[in-house]
Amino acid sequence: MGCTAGCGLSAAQCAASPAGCVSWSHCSGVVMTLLQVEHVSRAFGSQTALQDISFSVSKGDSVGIIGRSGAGKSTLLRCLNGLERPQSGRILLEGEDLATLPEDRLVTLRRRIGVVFQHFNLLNARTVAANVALPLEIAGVAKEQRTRRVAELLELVGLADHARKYPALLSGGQKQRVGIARALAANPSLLLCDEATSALDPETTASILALLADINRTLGLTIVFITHEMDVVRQLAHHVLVLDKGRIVARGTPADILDAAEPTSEPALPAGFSTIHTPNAQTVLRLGLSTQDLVSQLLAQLAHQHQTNATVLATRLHAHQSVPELDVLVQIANPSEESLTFLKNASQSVEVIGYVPADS
Ligand SMILES: Nc1ncnc2c1ncn2[C@@H]1O[C@H](COP(=O)(O)OP(=O)(O)OP(=O)(O)O)[C@@H](O)[C@H]1O
Repeated sequence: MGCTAGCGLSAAQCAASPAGCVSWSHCSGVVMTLLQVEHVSRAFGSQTALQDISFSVSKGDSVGIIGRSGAGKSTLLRCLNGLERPQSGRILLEGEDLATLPEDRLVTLRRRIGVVFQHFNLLNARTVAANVALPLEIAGVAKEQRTRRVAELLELVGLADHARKYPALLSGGQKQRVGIARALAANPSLLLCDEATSALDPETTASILALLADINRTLGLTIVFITHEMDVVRQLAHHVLVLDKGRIVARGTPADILDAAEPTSEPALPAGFSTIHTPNAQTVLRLGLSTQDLVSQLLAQLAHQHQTNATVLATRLHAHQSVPELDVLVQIANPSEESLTFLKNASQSVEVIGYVPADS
């Protein structure tokens, strides 16, 4: 019998696997959590970057973090890497809290985290092999062992013949392969990828994603990545978190998050709809929201704080600027300036699209 969570192993193998079941839910009670993020918040002055972020990542998982610009993705990744300390909350990597660990122990813990950067961050004065060897030199690994490990890693990323070249002679894709080999050098338990394919053309992107997926599958290495490209999520993620204004607003599998956001037909407009305002007509607004969960919350606040009742006419999910967004058409009688300002602050977008007779 196969693992009911779909991790690809039989139930017995899954139960015996040292990495545990790699599915979000588990079939055998042996899911091993690698990373546990609990109620993390971070602000810069009055600017909130992360607010009450909680999630966990199982060993062997691949988690994509998406969200529009300014949503908090980079801040979250920096917190996961121990470069940024949250003001509250815990970030447990294999049980040790990155948020509160003293600096000297943090440096050691960070060796368990490999990072792949958007712009590769290679040292141009070092050869490919010397770039990959750098984390091992810093960790004090003996030369002979370093040489062996670098050869192994270059083989893994398909650059065995390029060891003595300098970065300037490499293509973008090859540079990123060096970046990946370097990130893997110290045998990390977690690989963080910061827009790893954003600087690459589509063909090279596909080959780098295939390499990362292979590393995730064959080495069982846990990957957390941020991206603004939905294709990257589809190809690499087992699970997705959607951030908006520093909060997690949706989470699930790529199918849960993205397929629901495929364009469908425009929501049907109500009977009697017109773009011309007539006496006693009610206003039809299109609200852009990041998730369905916000609809009832928002309309309850509108009624409570502004004594304004809104009727939902239609909703439609679509992918807007690479992030799933929900269009909600609502009908409101005489919205006040204050209620419109409230909706503008609480939504991604607000647009008056027309009017309907009061009795429709
Ligand atoms: N060092 C900082 N000082 C002040 N504000 C910051 C700092 N870092 C991030 N912020 C603010 O925190 C919020 C989240 O920023 P962050 O860079 O994490 O978002 P992001 O989702 O990664 O955006 P992008 O996709 O554009 O990189 C933004 O409003 C940003 O202006």
